Amino acid sequence: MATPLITAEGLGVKFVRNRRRQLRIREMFIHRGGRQPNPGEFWPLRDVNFAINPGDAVGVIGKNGTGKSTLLRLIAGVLIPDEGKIHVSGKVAPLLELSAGFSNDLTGRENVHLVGSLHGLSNAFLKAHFDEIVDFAGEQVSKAIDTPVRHYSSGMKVRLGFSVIARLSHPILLVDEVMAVGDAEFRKKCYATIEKLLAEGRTLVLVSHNESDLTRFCNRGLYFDEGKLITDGTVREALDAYNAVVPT
Ligand SMILES: Nc1ncnc2c1ncn2[C@@H]1O[C@H](COP(=O)(O)OP(=O)(O)OP(=O)(O)O)[C@@H](O)[C@H]1O
Repeated sequence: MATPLITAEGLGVKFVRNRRRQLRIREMFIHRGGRQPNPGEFWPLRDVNFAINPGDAVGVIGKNGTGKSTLLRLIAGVLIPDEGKIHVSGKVAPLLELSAGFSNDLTGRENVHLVGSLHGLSNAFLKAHFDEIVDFAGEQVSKAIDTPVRHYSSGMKVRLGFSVIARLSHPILLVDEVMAVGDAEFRKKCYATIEKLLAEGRTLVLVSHNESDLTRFCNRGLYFDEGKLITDGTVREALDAYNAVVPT
């Protein structure tokens, strides 16, 4: 049996709603005796257990706000669990929140170098592949490559971000709704890239609300509801469990 690349054991993370709310003076006196549980606390994910093997393509399915993106952030290591463990053996290429990764005051060209080097791509690699990266992002981005990305549309930033991150040779690919952001032409390029990366044996974890994307790429499905893993099976089984409660 293969050694899993990603394992979650009793995984849980806790968030606080209304974190910025100040305690009123009266409440400060009431809470003086010790830390009371914060009434805004909630668990977007709790007691989650699964194992993902090399080469698996896993669709993460569920209603809005059921912890899917939170799970990807835990796998990417940008969130630390409050309970249990997430073990990831291998580097992760995060195709998540792509437009957020840029520095708005820098040009597209400068951001390609910044984001690329933050993810471990060498200067020599970025120089050698710069034209391909920009071509992939499309004509609009090509024309604006020496303009600060502050002036880019969110779609342009996502295209350029995808273009850089898709160059990483990391074995684990996390994809969160990237395909929903772009136009039809960009979606086609995304599909072709993800298919190529899967054919190379990468492991994919894909968050999507699009059934045809899920069945196209994934052999497995994890269906979450209210932060709990309800179904861990084939992508069809997970979609059926989801559709049974949310009619299409
Ligand atoms: N940093 C945060 N602080 C507090 N609450 C948060 C934070 N990030 C997410 N949440 C909340 O945690 C819950 C799970 O969010 P998450 O983004 O993981 O859901 P999701 O399943 O990906 O939703 P969607 O399908 O809408 O993308 C939601 O209620 C969300 O409002």
